[in-house]
Amino acid sequence: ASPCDRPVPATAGLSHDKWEIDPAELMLLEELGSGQFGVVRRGKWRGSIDTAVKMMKEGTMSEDDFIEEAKVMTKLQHQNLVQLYGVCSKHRPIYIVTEYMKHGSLLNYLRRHEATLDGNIGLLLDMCIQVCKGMAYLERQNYIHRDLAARNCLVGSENVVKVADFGLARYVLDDQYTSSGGTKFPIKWAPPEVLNYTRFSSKSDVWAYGVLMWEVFTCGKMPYGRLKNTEVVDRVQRGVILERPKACHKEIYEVMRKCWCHCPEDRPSFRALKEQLSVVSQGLL
Ligand SMILES: CNC(=O)Nc1cc(-c2cccc(-n3cnc4cc(C(C)(C)C)ccc4c3=O)c2C)cn(C)c1=O
Repeated sequence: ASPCDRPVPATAGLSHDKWEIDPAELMLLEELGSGQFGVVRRGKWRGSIDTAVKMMKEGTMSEDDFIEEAKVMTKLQHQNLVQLYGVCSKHRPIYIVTEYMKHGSLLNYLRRHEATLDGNIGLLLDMCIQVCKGMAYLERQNYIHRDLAARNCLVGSENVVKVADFGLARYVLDDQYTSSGGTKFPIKWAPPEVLNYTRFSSKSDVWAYGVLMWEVFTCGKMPYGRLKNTEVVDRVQRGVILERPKACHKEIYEVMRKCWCHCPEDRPSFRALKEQLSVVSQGLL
């Protein structure tokens, strides 16, 4: 669809940068939680548009670099990406204003609804396909997520699933998160080339997507259970992969396994994954 029919807020009154939002037009409501950058609250923009507002805690983000990147990010528009509406960057802390998703993170949704979701292969597969569509769009835009996982996807009404916080990992200042030896580095979602050389690509996003599929089909279990990061690194280097979840058909597990090929070039693209998963989905009907 053309950009003009997207709900991206028009240019703020004062500045002429369409990614700049006037804070006077934001009404901050309840706290939704806190993430890598601090507190996030629900907000109303111009009295009617539901938003989530990240209030960037000082020292958590390289702000100037991010504000520059925000111009690019507001242009990334897809029905399976959480839309960045804009930023309030004329004051501190800066605000990052995005679309609001009423059911919160996919990981919590899977855990809370395990009873109704478990065994509903069609619905679990549909959630995976929605994430794949959002990621295939980012792949086409040569945009790497760098921290794809169920915790970084969000659920809206009618089981809509969208990918959130794509590309933001580049602006985190906490080196416990950014360095692969850090306690917060997402080791369990990282392929060998990221563990060894922090070499991110759309194919490292594909590896993470395979782990996300495993999270979905286990209704939110922790990959590799309670194994320590060092033990997971050892297994991944040796080619040991996650076992097939009981609720997962062999043909769906085959797709996951392809995402975990040791060599990035042997992994399918998100475009190919989308084709393969829709064939499997039709086979289920
Ligand atoms: C009930 N509905 C809701 O709660 N909806 C929503 C909750 C959040 C929310 C709330 C608190 C914290 C975070 N959060 C979590 N992880 C993050 C991870 C990163 C990286 C860089 C580590 C990837 C960056 C920011 C965050 C972040 O802001 C989010 C996304 C965001 N949105 C858009 C909602 O619709």
